[in-house]
Amino acid sequence: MTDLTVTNLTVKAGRTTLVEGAGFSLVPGELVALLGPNGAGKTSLLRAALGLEKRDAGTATLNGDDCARLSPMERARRVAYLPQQRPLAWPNAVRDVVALGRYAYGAAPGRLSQPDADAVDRAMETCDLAALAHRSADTLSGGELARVHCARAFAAEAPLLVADEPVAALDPRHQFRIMDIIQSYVARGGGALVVLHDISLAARYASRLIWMKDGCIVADGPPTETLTAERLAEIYGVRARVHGTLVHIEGAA
Ligand SMILES: Nc1ncnc2c1ncn2[C@@H]1O[C@H](COP(=O)(O)OP(=O)(O)OP(=O)(O)O)[C@@H](O)[C@H]1O
Repeated sequence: MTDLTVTNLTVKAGRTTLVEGAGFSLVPGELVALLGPNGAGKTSLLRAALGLEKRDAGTATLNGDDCARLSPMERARRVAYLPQQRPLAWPNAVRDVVALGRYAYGAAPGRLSQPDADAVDRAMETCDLAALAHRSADTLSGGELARVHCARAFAAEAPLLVADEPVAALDPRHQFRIMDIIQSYVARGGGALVVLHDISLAARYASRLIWMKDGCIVADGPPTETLTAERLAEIYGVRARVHGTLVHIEGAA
């Protein structure tokens, strides 16, 4: 079983500490939301955890292997990463864009092996893209493009998914749609770590919430244990009412 395990991770940029002493794990079968205000260090934590940026202390392993030492292809076979900064769109057919996700297996659009083609088809089906297969990706709406990005990540058929704000700028229906797709990936045995800014959405879908503030993880546990009005005040500086996993934010504290 693939696991991403991070211990005591510290990331600095010059003299500024972006992440300090962070630890968490991700295993298949769980959908974990990473929460925290803008600038809390979520992206820095994820990138260093995956070995995409240097760390200044701590360890980060995938299946026991140091993430920083994995080749890009080896890493891509173990974890699919959907970055926050995504290309706006490519002027290529949707299916070819999804096929980019087979990079982990050395594939390129236009020369897909049968297993590659099958994996692309499965990812397209999961993300409901069959009708758009031949459309140029730069003609899609934001919601459609978000599904293409997801399908590209899923095409690698990696056991873990790390997605940095996959529902940013989507309307509520499309947010649910993307989260449903991620949830079905988890139900099929994947493990997902997803950065979200919508606390209600996180509480609705995630089995665990990791809360971050000022570069530190301040709580990690199920919504029923970690989602409280006090925590929302501490982390986001807002007044809120919490009933189970329902959240009503009343305003700034
Ligand atoms: N290379 C860098 N040099 C200096 N500061 C940096 C660098 N990279 C990130 N930062 C700063 O570190 C802090 C954390 O950034 P990061 O992108 O990790 O936060 P985030 O929690 O993902 O934020 P958001 O929710 O807005 O995406 C921010 O204040 C950012 O400006």
